[in-house]
Amino acid sequence: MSALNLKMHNQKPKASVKLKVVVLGQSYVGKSAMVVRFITRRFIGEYDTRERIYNFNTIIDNETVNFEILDSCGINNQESEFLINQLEANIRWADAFILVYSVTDKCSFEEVNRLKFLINYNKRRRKIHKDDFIDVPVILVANKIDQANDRMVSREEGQKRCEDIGCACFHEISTRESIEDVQGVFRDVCRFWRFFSKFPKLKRSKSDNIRLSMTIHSDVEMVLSPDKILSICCDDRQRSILLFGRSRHRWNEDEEEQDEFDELEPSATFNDEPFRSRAQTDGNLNLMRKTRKWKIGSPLVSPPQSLSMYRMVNRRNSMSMRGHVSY
Ligand SMILES: Nc1nc2c(ncn2[C@@H]2O[C@H](COP(=O)(O)OP(=O)(O)OP(=O)(O)O)[C@@H](O)[C@H]2O)c(=O)[nH]1
Repeated sequence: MSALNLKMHNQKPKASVKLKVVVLGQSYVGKSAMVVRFITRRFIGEYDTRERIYNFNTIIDNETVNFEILDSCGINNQESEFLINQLEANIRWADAFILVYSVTDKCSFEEVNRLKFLINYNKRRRKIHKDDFIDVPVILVANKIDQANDRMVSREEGQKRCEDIGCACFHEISTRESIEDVQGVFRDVCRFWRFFSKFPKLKRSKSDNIRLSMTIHSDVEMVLSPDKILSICCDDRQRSILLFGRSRHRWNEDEEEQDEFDELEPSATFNDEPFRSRAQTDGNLNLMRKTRKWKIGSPLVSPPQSLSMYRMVNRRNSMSMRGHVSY
C-alpha cells in the first residue's frame, strides 16, 4: 500500500450525515432493483412491489452517510387521489430524489415530467444569493440500457429532458449489468445534497399560518437492514414477519421554512382545477418550463378549496447543477 493510500485508509470517516432519498418512477422501471442492488450489491430479478424504507449506512467521500431510501411504488395518472396524496407526502418527507425511467418504455420517460412537477410543487428551493434559488436535488436516471434492442429513448433525449425539467444531473445505467452505475447514482445524490444543504432554509413568515400537515406512509412502514433484504425478496413468508407494524407519522413542514415569495405580489390567479390534472405527461409542461413559484396551501388540509389559495408569482431562473461532477 502506498503512503498516500495508507494515510487515506487510516483516516477516520467524518461525522455521519442523514439523508432521506425517495426513488420515484413509473412501475416496472427498476426502482426496487436499483435500491436492492445498491444495498446488497445483488441483482435478484424479481422484486416485491410494496413501498418500503431501507436504512443503509455507507461511506461516501470519507463521510458516513446514513441513507433512508424510500422505494416508492410506481403510480400513474389514473391512480386514486389517495395514492397521489401519499406520493406527495413521500415527496415532502425526502431530502433528495432519484427519478427513474426505463429506456425501453417511452411512457415511463414521459412520467418523469409529472413527477418532477410534483417535486417542484411540494419542495422548497433554497436561496443561494439575492434573487437566485437552487432546486432540491433530483437525479434523473435512465435504466435498462443493457436492453439495447428494445431502446425507445435515446441518451440525447434523456440528457435534454434532464436540462428541460431542471434535474441536477443525468445517469444512464444498467442496474442489472453494473453495480458501479448504481453506486454512481447514490454518490451523486449525496454530493448534490451536501451542496444544496449548505444553503439556509428560508424563514416562514409569522403571518403565514398555513400548516402543511400530512400523514406519511400511512399504509406500512418498514425499516430494513441490508442483510434482511435478500431474504425478503426471496421469501414471501418472511415479508409478513418483517413488517414492523403500522405506523402513522404526522409531519409538519418545518416552521423555519418559508415561501420565499411571501413578499412578492401575485401576478396570476388559478382556476380551481386540481393541479395534478394540469401536470401533463406529454412533454409540454409549460408551467414547469416557465420559471414560476408557488404559494402553497396544502391540498390535503382542506381539498379542494385550498387550491384557490395558490398564488403564482414570477421568479428568476434558479441555478441548476447539470452534468456529471468529476472527482
Ligand atoms: N434488463 C434489465 N432489467 C431490469 C433492470 N433493472 C430492473 N430490471 C427488471 O425490471 C423489472 C422491474 O423491476 P422492479 O425493480 O420491480 O421495478 P419497479 O420500478 O420497482 O416496479 P414497481 O415496484 O412496480 O414500482 C424486474 O423484472 C427487473 O428484473 C436492468 O437494468 N436491466
